[in-house]
Amino acid sequence: MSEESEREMNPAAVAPPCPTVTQRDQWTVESQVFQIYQLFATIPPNAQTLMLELQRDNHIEFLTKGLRHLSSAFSVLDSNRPWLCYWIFHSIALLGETVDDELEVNAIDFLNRCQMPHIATTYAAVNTLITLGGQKSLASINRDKLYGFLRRMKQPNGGFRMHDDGEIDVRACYTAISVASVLNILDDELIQNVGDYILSCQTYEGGIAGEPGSEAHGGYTFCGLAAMILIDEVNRLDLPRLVDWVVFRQGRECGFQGRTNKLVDGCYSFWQGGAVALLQRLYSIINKQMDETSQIFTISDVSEEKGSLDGTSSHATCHGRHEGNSESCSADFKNIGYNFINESRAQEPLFHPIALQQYILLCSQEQEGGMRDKPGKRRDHYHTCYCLSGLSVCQYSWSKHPDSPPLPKLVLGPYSNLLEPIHPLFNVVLDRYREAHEFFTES
Ligand SMILES: CC(C)=CCC/C(C)=C/CC/C(C)=C/COP(=O)(O)OP(=O)(O)O
Ligand SMILES: [Zn+2]
Repeated sequence: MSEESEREMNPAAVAPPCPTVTQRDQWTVESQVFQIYQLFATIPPNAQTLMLELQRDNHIEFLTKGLRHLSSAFSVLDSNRPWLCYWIFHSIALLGETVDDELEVNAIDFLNRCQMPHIATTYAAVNTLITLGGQKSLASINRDKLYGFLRRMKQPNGGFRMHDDGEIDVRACYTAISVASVLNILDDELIQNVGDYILSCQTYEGGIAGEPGSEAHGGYTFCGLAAMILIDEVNRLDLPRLVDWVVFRQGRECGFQGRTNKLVDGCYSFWQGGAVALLQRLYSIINKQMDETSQIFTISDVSEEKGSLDGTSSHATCHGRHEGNSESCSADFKNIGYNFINESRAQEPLFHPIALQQYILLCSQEQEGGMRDKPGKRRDHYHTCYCLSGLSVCQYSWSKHPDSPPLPKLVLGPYSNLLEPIHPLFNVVLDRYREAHEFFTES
């Protein structure tokens, strides 16, 4: 994702038609990355450990500087500020640090004055308030008003508009559903037809696009998959095809690209790495879909004509919540997010977490603090947030329980690199999520 589109994050634009990445662009990036890896391979082990060290103090300094700058202008209600708050506070929380009380109080006050005119901004504000945690922060969220806003943004085709007259896309679906789920206001009205809309965005490649007919992209794939899980309709997606698409987005550079034939970028460590972490907990559904597909292939040898007449296809059909009559669809959404992290998952990660940690630490990390898209690009808060989130996903990707500490060999570099675990559906630090879950279940 280029710097320009990151600035466009809110109001977030739909991925533009894929501009051509030339073979030369690809070689330039590959040679920069491989030079770093070659240098790394030739230096002594103690120097290697230093190179792989997460520069915690420098990251904190970069983040607090950004926060001070931001808080000096908290009176300005600019729509990107809640995003900056989220990227910075979430990064600080991932690093296991806190900020001083005054900054926290100012941030809570500021976020409450952002009157939720935009769903993605609302998501950033809510995730920040959850990250700050505590009674004052959580109680400051006006759930009734927010529910009314989400209902107003809801469209008959199942999607959500980002804001009045704004775009309808998969990001708006995810941010609406994520906020409603974590605040415990998700209901049948909000969910209605969301699954149909997201399903219509899964492309022939297997990934998910921003809108029907567009190109599959990592950012939207994470959003679509997470939203489908939260509304309990994930089994309607073609999951084997989705796995196939996403795992092949991790390339020779060891990091992920956002879409086919595009360049590696550190922020996809979370969008794609996070999607794989979600898929790792959907193992039994994926296996079931694969079994069904192989049965269809076997049967189709003898009943090809019948299949083409009655519309049977190998594409995943609905099961579970979406099957049967609508009464059985009145699911209890309250605990989907909570239960999800406790689901057993595939023993082995479906991507290469050590290789991804290598890309993040050696190619995205700036030694002076902050993270970037790729070597040669500038650090920024967006990449710092999503590179750290992706790093956390990698470190815990073998853990049986969501927050059981990983074995030292699974954390690349010194063990002090270990970050806090996140809840992969919401991208907030796990213990903050648990506090919010309890708070909004009881209140
Ligand atoms: C929760 C939330 C709001 C999620 C946002 C998800 C997300 C990152 C969407 C991508 C949007 C976009 C315009 C990508 C194209 O960038 P590009 O063409 O510059 O990048 P590329 O070359 O890597 O595709
Ligand atoms: Zn990026």
